[in-house]
Amino acid sequence: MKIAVVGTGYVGLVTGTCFAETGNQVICVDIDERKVEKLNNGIIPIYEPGLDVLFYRNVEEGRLKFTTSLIDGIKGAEVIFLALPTPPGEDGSADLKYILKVASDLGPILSQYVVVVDKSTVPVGTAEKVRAHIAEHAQVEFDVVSNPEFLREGVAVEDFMKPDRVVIGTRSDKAKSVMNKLYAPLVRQGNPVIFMDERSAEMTKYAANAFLATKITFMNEIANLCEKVGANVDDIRRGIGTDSRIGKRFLFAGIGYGGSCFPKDVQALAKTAQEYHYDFKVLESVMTVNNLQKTKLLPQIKDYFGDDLKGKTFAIWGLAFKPYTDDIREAPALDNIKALLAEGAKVTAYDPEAMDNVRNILGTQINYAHTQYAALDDADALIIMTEWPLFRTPDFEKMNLLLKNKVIFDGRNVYELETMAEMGYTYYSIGRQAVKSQQ
Ligand SMILES: NC(=O)C1=CN([C@@H]2O[C@H](COP(=O)(O)OP(=O)(O)OC[C@H]3O[C@@H](n4cnc5c(N)ncnc54)[C@H](O)[C@@H]3O)[C@@H](O)[C@H]2O)C=CC1
Ligand SMILES: O=C(O)[C@H]1O[C@H](OP(=O)(O)OP(=O)(O)OC[C@H]2O[C@@H](n3ccc(=O)[nH]c3=O)[C@H](O)[C@@H]2O)[C@H](O)[C@@H](O)[C@@H]1O
Repeated sequence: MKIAVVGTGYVGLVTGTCFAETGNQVICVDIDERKVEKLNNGIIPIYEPGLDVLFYRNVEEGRLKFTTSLIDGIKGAEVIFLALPTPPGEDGSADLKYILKVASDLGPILSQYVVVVDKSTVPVGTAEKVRAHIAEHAQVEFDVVSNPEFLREGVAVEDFMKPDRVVIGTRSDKAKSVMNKLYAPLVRQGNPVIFMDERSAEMTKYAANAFLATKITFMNEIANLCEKVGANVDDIRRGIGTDSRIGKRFLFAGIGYGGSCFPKDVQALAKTAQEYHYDFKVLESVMTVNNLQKTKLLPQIKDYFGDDLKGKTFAIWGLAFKPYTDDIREAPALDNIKALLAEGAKVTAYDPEAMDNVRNILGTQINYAHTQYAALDDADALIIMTEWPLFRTPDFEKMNLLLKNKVIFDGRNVYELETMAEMGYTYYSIGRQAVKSQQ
């Protein structure tokens, strides 16, 4: 099948590459000339494990191409994916200007029946708006389908190639059969393609992200209570996660959810509720709790060092909003760095992938270390913000020589309390009792 993907960001690039891998002829379109030039020169602009192998194979075999020209990109395409940004507008609702601009541009240049697919996360009613914008100048028949994407950064290729489910919102039989044919190679595992109307598909995406954000936030509140009552949130997680009605995943307490999607999508769903005069109380609480959770370690740091952090140096391990990505959008590490700098403290940070992105934002306000150990040199304490596997089993002997104090503040519960106590560390984590060692 011939496919065009408009918007070659995270989702567009993964969508295009994976559909090329299943034998389709794919052209990705982006207005960012530098990005397209990079892609045409074989440079992948994002860090995503496993994407490179598929990308190079499909580029080499001529199934995956890139262009800045919408009219060239969509020529002969049976399906056009819109994988465009939907950032929060000033009032928190999803800003549809990118999607609707492309929809308007598409109208006059369509030359045969095509299925236009909303891959972006868009509020209820967007498919109708996209249809109206295209229809204004279209001379041919077309369908607009809502096909939200559920991939996670860091495991995006696996999520796309072996989806738990594919949600397709359309009432057109013609579009249904095109989408069925396209997804057939990806749902061989027996996982379902779920058809519904466009509005329900749009809502399904927000419900999924908001539910997962709520699940995490619930555990973060349980963690906060555990600290007060003397319980261990990791035991609670194991204790409830084994109940198949609850499930083991997305129960890890920490310093809050971040990333380019949960924060924006929870906010956008809350905005939709407001527009429809529905008081969605749970969502409002999720947002409030998550904002507080992000800088939860600060009082613990002050508990140890006292209120005055001026001149103290903190080593930070992990900047990305989660492991296996260089993405720092809404990363809790940034909130913590800003809070520490505001207190007059100094920060030396290390992350395996995200340092360039942080450097672009914070510049020389913090120091950047070449290795996790270099970050510890002369630091007063270590703070863990992202649970990269590299940080799980470090050389504690080496750490002891570098750190001024044997004290760790862990926002991701990377270490066992017993291990920390045995090694004589003072160790603060989330939802567990602090280990306070005499040094
Ligand atoms: N990043 C993720 O993990 C996931 C994102 N989503 C959703 O997918 C959508 C896209 O997200 P990302 O890929 O992260 O965005 P992104 O910001 O990484 O990429 C969007 C791309 O669209 C391009 N673009 C903007 N206007 C354009 C135009 N007129 N013509 C052609 N290209 C244009 C930009 O240059 C950029 O390369 C959002 O709605 C997001 O919520 C859904 C699931 C996962
Ligand atoms: O709409 C999107 O863009 C995507 O958003 C999330 O994917 P992603 O943002 O890549 O990352 P997640 O793995 O979901 O993690 C999000 C945040 O929650 C945090 N988290 C996750 C799980 C957990 O148990 N605890 C926890 O604090 C992570 O540290 C991270 O900050 C969803 O998981 C995807 O299904 C969805 O497609």
